[in-house]
Amino acid sequence: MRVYAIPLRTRFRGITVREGVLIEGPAGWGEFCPFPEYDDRESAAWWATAVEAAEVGWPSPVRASVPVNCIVPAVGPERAYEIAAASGCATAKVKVADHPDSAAEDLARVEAVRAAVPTVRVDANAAWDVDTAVARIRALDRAAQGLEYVEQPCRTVAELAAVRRRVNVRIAADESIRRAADPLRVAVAGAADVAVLKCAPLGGVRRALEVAEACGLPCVVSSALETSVGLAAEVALAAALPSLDFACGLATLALLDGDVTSTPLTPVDGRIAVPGRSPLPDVERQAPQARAAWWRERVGRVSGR
Ligand SMILES: O=C(O)CCC(=O)c1ccccc1C(=O)O
Ligand SMILES: [Mg+2]
Repeated sequence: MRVYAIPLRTRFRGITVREGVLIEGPAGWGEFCPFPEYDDRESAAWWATAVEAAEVGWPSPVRASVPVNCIVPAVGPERAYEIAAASGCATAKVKVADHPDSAAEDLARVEAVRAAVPTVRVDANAAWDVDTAVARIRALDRAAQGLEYVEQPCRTVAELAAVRRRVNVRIAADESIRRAADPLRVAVAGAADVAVLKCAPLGGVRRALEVAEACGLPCVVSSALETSVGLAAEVALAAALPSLDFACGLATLALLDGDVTSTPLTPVDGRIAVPGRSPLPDVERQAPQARAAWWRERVGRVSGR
């Protein structure tokens, strides 16, 4: 078991250093990296994902590469334009609602990104109430000359459904799936047009494929900010989905200052090639001793080892 620590290039969702654990088994390497605030119960699904990668591997792919969106953090418009223009991706996902007074900054960021790429989606990470969401989405839709979708505008399934009835922009559910006791409630409630799936919090590629089938919505696979080892599982999920109508949120290595492997899963011309198995962690990114001890204890509790 190895514990890694990699700084982020740009602060993302309050995180400045990404940490996690790599484990090896007969099928290859797996990654366990629940965010620090997740409790042991929620972290158990992340452990199952790492064990699946190490012990059994993944179902066969039905495609050889996966289209991805570039990710634009809460940066100024000039930097946002540069990130999108340099990415090689036709779709950009722009983080919005980073703080309560972000409305004007969000519009400027989205407008700048739209000048660089034809397709723009935004992610509000559950920041808005229903009325705020409706107003902001309408304005952002104009700034983007048509938003592809808005990801998790509000916190609850009922709020998502209310927003969805009032705007002409697709709603994508992320936190409502990956942090929910019942990931299928969004579809039943008519709360979303698109399901964002991450195999790490759902408990593996097979479990995520079951959620995809049961929810009956078009799916987008998105990363949980893993290294290339964990990202390989997310790519395997995107590669195994029967249909893939949207670009996936898997271009997140760009947010990390390095990787654990010399063969990273970086996109070329807006696509990530599907690897046969997870890449070998041949680059040393060892976490400081105290952090490594914290992770070993966490693995002990969550895995029952
Ligand atoms: O979807 C993407 O393009 C990037 C992944 C991403 O935004 C993300 C990464 C880690 C944790 C949460 C999220 C999120 O979608 O909110
Ligand atoms: Mg999201």
